[in-house]
Amino acid sequence: MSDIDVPVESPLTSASKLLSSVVSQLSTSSAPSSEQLRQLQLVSSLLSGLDPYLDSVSSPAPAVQRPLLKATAEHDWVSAWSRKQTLFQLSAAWSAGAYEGNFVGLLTKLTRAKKALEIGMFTGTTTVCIAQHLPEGGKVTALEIDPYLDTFTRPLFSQTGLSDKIDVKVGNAVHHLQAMSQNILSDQEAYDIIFIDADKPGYTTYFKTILEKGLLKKDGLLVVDNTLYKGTPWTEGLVEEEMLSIGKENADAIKEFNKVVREDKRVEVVVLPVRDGVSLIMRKE
Ligand SMILES: C[S@@+](CC[C@H](N)C(=O)[O-])C[C@H]1O[C@@H](n2cnc3c(N)ncnc32)[C@H](O)[C@@H]1O
Repeated sequence: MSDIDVPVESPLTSASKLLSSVVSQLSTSSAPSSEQLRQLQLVSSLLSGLDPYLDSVSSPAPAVQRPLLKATAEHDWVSAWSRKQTLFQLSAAWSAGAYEGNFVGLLTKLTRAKKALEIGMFTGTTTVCIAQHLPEGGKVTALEIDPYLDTFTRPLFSQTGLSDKIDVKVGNAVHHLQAMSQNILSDQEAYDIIFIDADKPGYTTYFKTILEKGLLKKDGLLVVDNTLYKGTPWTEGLVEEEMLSIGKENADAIKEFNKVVREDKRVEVVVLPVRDGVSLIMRKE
């Protein structure tokens, strides 16, 4: 909290208060009491129930996203990886899903975006949420390093009737951003909204390239996923917890990214606790 802010009250603060109470009680007793166990169960319910509750009271997956979600969930990613068809060991969990797809779709609509860019497409479940809110003649360019995913999504995009609004560019996003910036000669040609959701160690480079090469319009919106990376930016020791399988390189990259963004005077940023953290960054100048 900064010196001019107000106290926060959220599901996480409720969980935190209960947990502090249990921790202080446990530090003076040899075994958990029924009261301590009850409070621990409440904490567990607060933490594990939030995301399913948000899903249950938010709009369901839009019709255009359903075939992509289904194909993503049903695909045998393990076999594709063992046959060396994919660049990474992909899994359905890499999709941002319905809730976040709707969130990015809504932002596309609210900003009245005509030109959108997604860095890290995976199976296109968010790409279609963006595309469906673009006006006639609007386009979302989706950058994806794995050619397997281009082949995977092509017939699905066609099934949704949104192919004309989607332009997939296969290859390393850094190279594409450099090349695409050559075609942006004025602010008019820049993107209205950009969604970054690719390799975490690349985030700072994507951010700097986007601003330095003028890829985002003035007052344009940059949406960045996973900026609270599993809680690692503010909780030491999570990376060492084997059961959590958290990569140190990703955790360090996100911590550094958040610092870089906060210190950059060209932007305004609000980091939201949406799923694994979503930063909304607006270009001011
Ligand atoms: C978390 S997934 C993206 C999920 C997707 N945006 C969604 O909303 O469902 C990350 C994707 O970034 C891609 N990726 C990783 N490194 C990349 C790079 N250097 N350039 C472009 N894409 C990359 C991966 O292949 C993967 O498909």
